[in-house]
Amino acid sequence: MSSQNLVTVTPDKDNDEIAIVTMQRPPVNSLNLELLQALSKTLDELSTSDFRAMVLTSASPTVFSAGLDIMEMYKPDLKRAEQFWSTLQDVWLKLFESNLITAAAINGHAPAGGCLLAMSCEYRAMVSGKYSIGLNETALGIVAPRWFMDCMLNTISQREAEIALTTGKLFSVEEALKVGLIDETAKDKEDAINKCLGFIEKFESIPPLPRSMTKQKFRANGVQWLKANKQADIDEFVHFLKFPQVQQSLEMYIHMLKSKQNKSE
Ligand SMILES: CCCCC/C=C\C/C=C\CC/C=C/CC(=O)SCCNC(=O)CCNC(=O)[C@H](O)C(C)(C)COP(=O)(O)OP(=O)(O)OC[C@H]1O[C@@H](n2cnc3c(N)ncnc32)[C@H](O)[C@@H]1OP(=O)(O)O
Repeated sequence: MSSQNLVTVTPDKDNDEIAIVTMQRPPVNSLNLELLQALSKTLDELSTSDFRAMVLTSASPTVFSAGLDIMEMYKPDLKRAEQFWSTLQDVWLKLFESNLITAAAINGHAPAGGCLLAMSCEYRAMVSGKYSIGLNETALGIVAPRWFMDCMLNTISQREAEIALTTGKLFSVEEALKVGLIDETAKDKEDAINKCLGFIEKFESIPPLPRSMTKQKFRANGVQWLKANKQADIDEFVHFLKFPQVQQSLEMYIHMLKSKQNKSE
């Protein structure tokens, strides 16, 4: 699939000021460099368009996004790994600070980087079912970057975030609702999108500029560190990838993901 098709933007059928932004990188929307570049370009285009709001969702029937593509980290080309991490940083900053009203219709699993994308939006509706959402990095033997943590702190309480991050917790839909990681549950993707549209409607009579400036002021603390430390953060990521133990863990994790599939066949 060409990178142009990895993300589609369609106006909502009843309101052409609202963009439905759909990630479609089968099977699980894992965030590789090309999907991140497509998201980054989309966010740039939306920022200068007539759209005033966006709903982020996925074309997969069961996965919102499986997070970062493990293959970008396993035996990486280091130049590409730098570009990968830098693009992830850009996507996060553009989405987290977007002038648009942003909502996520989470129509399936959203671990790690998938959870980051959802948390970067202002509102989350998640389809009920046996899905999970959370920053599970410690359970994988890695540490979530500081800005992933800051993003979670913008969503749930410091105490809930500390426990979730240290335990690498993947929340069920009900648990996520209880702690405020999601705002509402939905019966299916259409219902999740409708709930996002309901959230967006709240701003009908609010002038866009003071709205987005207020949002950005609220979010300024979270982005400050990354803006001041972008290159150091990239260097740390690339340095981490060079450790033989990290590569060994990745190999085992990839093996586990593949054998999980074989078992269910
Ligand atoms: C793990 C150690 C990482 C070490 C990193 C090193 C340095 C990094 C330093 C800092 C970075 C920290 C930030 C990390 C954030 C992240 O996002 S890491 C990624 C975390 N994501 C996950 O752990 C999710 C893994 N996937 C799943 O749990 C399940 O796939 C799912 C999302 C719940 C869906 O399940 P389902 O049953 O529907 O699908 P399958 O599991 O059968 O998967 C289908 C297919 O897709 C492949 N795949 C799944 N997830 C990923 C992924 N994240 N990257 C790449 N590929 C993925 C899976 O292997 C199957 O492939 P196939 O067998 O070839 O069909």
